[in-house]
Amino acid sequence: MTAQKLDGSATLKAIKAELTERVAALREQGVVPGLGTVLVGDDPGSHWYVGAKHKDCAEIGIESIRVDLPATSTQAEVEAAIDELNADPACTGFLVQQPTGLDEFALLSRVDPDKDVDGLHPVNLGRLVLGEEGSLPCTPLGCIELLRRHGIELRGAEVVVVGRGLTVGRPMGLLLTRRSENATATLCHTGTRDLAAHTRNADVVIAAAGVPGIITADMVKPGAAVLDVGVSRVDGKIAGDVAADVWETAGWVSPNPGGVGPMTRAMLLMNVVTMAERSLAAAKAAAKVTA
Ligand SMILES: Nc1nc2c(c(=O)[nH]1)N[C@@H](CN(C=O)c1ccc(C(=O)N[C@@H](CCC(=O)O)C(=O)O)cc1)CN2
Repeated sequence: MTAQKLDGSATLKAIKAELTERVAALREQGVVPGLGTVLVGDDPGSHWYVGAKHKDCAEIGIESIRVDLPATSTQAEVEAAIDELNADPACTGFLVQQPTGLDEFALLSRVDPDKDVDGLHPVNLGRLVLGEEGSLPCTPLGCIELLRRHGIELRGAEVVVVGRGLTVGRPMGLLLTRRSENATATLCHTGTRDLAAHTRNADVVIAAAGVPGIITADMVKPGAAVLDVGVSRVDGKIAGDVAADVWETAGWVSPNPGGVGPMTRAMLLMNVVTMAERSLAAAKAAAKVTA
């Protein structure tokens, strides 16, 4: 048996078509969504990701504001760029591409939470813990959307997340256990005594450890869905966390590339549009009160 593909590239395309209509509706009401990015340094991967994000935006009618800073930039210089985007009305949402090599917590905390399209500002992570409305982290959200759009039920499912990083693992557990998802989430990490005992019991495995091939066929329940989030580079090529033999045991696997990466971009676009819609609704409500 060969697993079916959880196709992130095709899903990104479908989401872009849906968002194109929502952006057009916003523009008709005088709101032009604009995505800002702050990129520090010369890392080729980061340049590719930021380039792809702006290309996606152009395809669906979102404006771009790209701020590229040299690798020699100081914390204060990057913070000044963030302050400018916070104050720029043409920028409805922005992100600081990681890694920067600087104090990322300080940079993230400086972004206006209502412009935080990455959903990583402490206020937005706090809103997620409290179950309040806010922007949500793109990669975990993309994993859930990828499963949903392929008809994989999360309600009541045993989901094992491998990795406890701040951008994927930790928020993933919080998203999965919201009432709207109602999954049972187990967060495994380097301190987990018997990783295979957990993954073998899972209906869904989300591998975000950043260790090439850490999930092998013998660790997966036949028919399970396996999402490969890890991105490592081996001999210049992307190497995910999921070994090739998993395709023979699992029911569904997300390829890497072509799986969760494009979904991260899709959810970024979704966040930009949703946040612009929310601020339009808030402006309309405020106008009604003062009328
Ligand atoms: N501020 C942020 N920085 C980083 C994030 C993030 O969500 N916010 N995540 C990653 C990088 N990332 C988004 O920025 C990202 C990763 C992968 C892809 C993608 O589409 N990948 C392609 C393959 C690309 C290639 O060939 O190199 C795929 O998987 O098919 C998009 C965005 C770290 N930084």
